[in-house]
Amino acid sequence: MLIKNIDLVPINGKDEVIRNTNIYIKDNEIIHIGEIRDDIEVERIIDGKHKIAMPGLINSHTHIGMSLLRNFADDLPLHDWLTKKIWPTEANLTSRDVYWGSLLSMVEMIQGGTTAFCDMYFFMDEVGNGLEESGMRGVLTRGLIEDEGAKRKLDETRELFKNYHGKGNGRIKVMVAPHAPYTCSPDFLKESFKLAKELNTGIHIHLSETRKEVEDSFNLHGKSPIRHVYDLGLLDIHTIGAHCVHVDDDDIEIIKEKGLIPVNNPGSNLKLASGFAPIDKMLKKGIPVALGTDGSSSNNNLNMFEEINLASIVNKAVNLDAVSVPAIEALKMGTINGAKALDLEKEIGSIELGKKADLILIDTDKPHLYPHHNIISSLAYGVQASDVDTVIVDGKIIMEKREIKTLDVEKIKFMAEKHAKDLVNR
Ligand SMILES: CSC[C@H]1O[C@@H](n2cnc3c(O)ncnc32)[C@H](O)[C@@H]1O
Ligand SMILES: [Zn+2]
Repeated sequence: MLIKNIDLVPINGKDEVIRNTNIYIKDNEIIHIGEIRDDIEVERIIDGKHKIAMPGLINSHTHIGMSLLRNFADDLPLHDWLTKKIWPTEANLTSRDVYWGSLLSMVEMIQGGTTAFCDMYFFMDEVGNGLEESGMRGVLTRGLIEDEGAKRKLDETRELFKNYHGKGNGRIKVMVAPHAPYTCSPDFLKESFKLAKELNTGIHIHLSETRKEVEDSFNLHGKSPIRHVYDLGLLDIHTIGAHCVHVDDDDIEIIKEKGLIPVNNPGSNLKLASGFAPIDKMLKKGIPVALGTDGSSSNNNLNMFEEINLASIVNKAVNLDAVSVPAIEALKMGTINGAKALDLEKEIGSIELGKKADLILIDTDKPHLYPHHNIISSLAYGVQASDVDTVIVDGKIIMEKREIKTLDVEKIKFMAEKHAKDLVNR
């Protein structure tokens, strides 16, 4: 495939824009960027006029089955939201609910330029099936809340790993997901860690999301949630830490020392009034903070361009510093830092030779994107999810001219609506 005459934001560490270039893709790999090459045989040409190419966005923390609970429990703080509304409803979830809710989310993510995500939820084999169908890339993590069925849940993760890790031409990975230090005892956290080690994979966990969580942790363990999991040895393997909102300097030192990847979820943190993570401070210390939407019940969408915008502009206001989290840093959070979170840095997150062809084309011929002074600014502050024209994952076009090629969007909307209504009335 050749993408011809396109402006490229490669996110290759040089913070550059390459104007009017050409991208060649063979199978699932980027094989050439630059001048037209007559020696490369091309089956398919995409015209890049009025378009920007950039790496596909990476949603590093979400609960995609929760789209069935969108607009269902709003204007509540996290603790009440979870305990009074979400958990009682999730207790009635079926595998089919999660399948259709997850497909609905995949449609929304593809349409908004997200090519990969890390999901923590229930019935994760259904999310795996959806991933195979949609052509997206994803990390499946079966969320583990400790109760009398805890051992069975760990066994389910082992099964999930056996059945899905590496599937879809390597597009699917599996990690272990103890939900949070406040829902898992120290012993269970250690069991989860042991399993991740046995499977040679990573951990995905919520950490330090609210002030209450941190205060409770000090009362119970005499330390912060991050110091707590550190002392348990949990951070000795690759760990994705969702939220990390209420972190002090000691926590930040641990994050840096252990290579924990924090995932900022600005939309969800703002809506649940959890606070705002000190991402500027962490980024300046060289910590590759990634970006996520959280579930669409607390956000209420899966729009990564909105998160990129929020991560940048809210930090500026919070820090009273317009230079804080500049556009390029926010774009890195949604791309290359996400690849680091998913432990896929060698494969995705930037458009470079040898990397997998996971990229998106943005239509810049829109009134709200004129004039085209600064492409990086435009991507962070102006581009809307609806400006995404084409989505390519693993070298395959899964959306072209906004038409999704892999999924039946009308059927998915119908089935998701039906399952959502059934679920809340069950
Ligand atoms: C056990 S599967 C994952 C579990 O997490 C819940 N959840 C969704 N959003 C959040 C959040 O912001 N903090 C903590 N937990 C969250 C979800 O409803 C599932 O029960
Ligand atoms: Zn979450």
